[in-house]
Amino acid sequence: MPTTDPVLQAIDLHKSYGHRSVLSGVEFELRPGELLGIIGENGAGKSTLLQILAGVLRADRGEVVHRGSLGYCPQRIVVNDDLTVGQHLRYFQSAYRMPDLTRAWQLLDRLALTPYRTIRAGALSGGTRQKLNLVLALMHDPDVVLMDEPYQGFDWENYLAFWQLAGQLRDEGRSVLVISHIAHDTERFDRLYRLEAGKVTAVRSELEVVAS
Ligand SMILES: Nc1ncnc2c1ncn2[C@@H]1O[C@H](COP(=O)(O)OP(=O)(O)OP(=O)(O)O)[C@@H](O)[C@H]1O
Repeated sequence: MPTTDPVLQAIDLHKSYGHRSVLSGVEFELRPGELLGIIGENGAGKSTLLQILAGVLRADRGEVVHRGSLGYCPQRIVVNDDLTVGQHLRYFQSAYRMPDLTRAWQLLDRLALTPYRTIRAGALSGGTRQKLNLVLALMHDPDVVLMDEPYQGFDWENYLAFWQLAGQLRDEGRSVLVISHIAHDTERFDRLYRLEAGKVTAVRSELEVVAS
């Protein structure tokens, strides 16, 4: 029987940079097979929160509990300018210990990246680099996907392709968390939280977001 236990839980997370408190008791859960959004103003602490959830930054206090594999698409693109798109895939194939690149090639195709296979990352446009960033986060088919403003720099067609992909991941049972400062994406999520004044609160309806 499928479990409804959360795949990821943030428990009383606190984080300060020097005297600046950014997170002060963040609590929420990500459930199996849901597309969850966390929105917040610039500087609200969204990237800080996601880095803590992904395990690349340590919280001052609190705990993150998760099960299954994680995929993390950071806001700051992590590609190496000297490697081609194809070389990135092979490098990450080895890091993820994947037997083949079938899924990675499919993702590349899905995001119209296939023609860039042999191009060095340093020669790609910002939006195209971001697409590569996304493929690298998703190519090992993680159970839990954490994405930080994943469509920045995308044109409209790719923006729609992103949401189609996110919806498909959810429909296949993956749990997807997207953080964004854009409130007009809100209807695309199953549930929505707002990060404000160091805490996360549930947004009950679209109207509440639009009205604020
Ligand atoms: N390494 C750091 N050292 C000091 N201050 C930091 C550091 N990283 C982030 N901050 C500060 O913490 C606050 C939250 O930053 P964060 O990047 O988490 O916000 P955000 O909600 O992701 O913002 P944006 O929407 O602009 O990406 C900001 O005031 C930022 O300047």
